[in-house]
Amino acid sequence: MRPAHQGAPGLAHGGVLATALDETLGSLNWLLRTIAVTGRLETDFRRPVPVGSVLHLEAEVTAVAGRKIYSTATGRLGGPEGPVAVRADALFVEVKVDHFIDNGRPEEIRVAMNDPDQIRRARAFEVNP
Ligand SMILES: CCCCCCCC/C=C\CCCCCCCC(=O)SCCNC(=O)CCNC(=O)[C@H](O)C(C)(C)COP(=O)(O)OP(=O)(O)OC[C@H]1O[C@@H](n2cnc3c(N)ncnc32)[C@H](O)[C@@H]1OP(=O)(O)O
Repeated sequence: MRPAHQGAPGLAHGGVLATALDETLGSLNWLLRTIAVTGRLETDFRRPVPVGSVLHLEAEVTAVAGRKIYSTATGRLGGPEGPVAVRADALFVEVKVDHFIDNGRPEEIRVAMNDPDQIRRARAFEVNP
């Protein structure tokens, strides 16, 4: 946790912690080779997280039902054996690439389409789902 992540003096902001949990959970969808967006994110803040501390994040998929992916994440202070500071339960919903094309701003969509890495990633889903 860096000074830029501060909310209350010397402590990480809850929204930043929720973002870290969301990002960790979201990366599970890459492993599933599924394009999905966060539908629901329920966060428990169990201990304050000091600026300057290391938050060790871990996440796992707990169930998949049709387009719905249920997952859970835990953030521990200091390392993998540290006390639990934050945790979250999430529901991600699988979407088509069109979700971003239809809803995103045209400028950023154009930039993404001109980024060879982005196209390779999107095509990988289409070719090898
Ligand atoms: C060449 C191409 C170049 C283009 C580049 C693109 C490449 C992209 C590649 C990779 C991108 C990776 C992306 C990372 C994303 C990062 C993570 C975020 O920040 S996500 C942002 C925050 N989240 C949102 O903005 C979601 C906003 N919400 C929605 O869009 C919709 O509500 C959505 C898609 C979540 C669901 O809408 P529906 O119309 O598709 O489907 P319905 O029928 O409503 O829901 C499906 C099932 O899920 C349940 N559900 C949905 N939301 C729920 C909720 N909040 N709680 C409980 N259940 C929920 C429903 O009850 C339904 O369940 P039942 O099938 O009936 O059993």
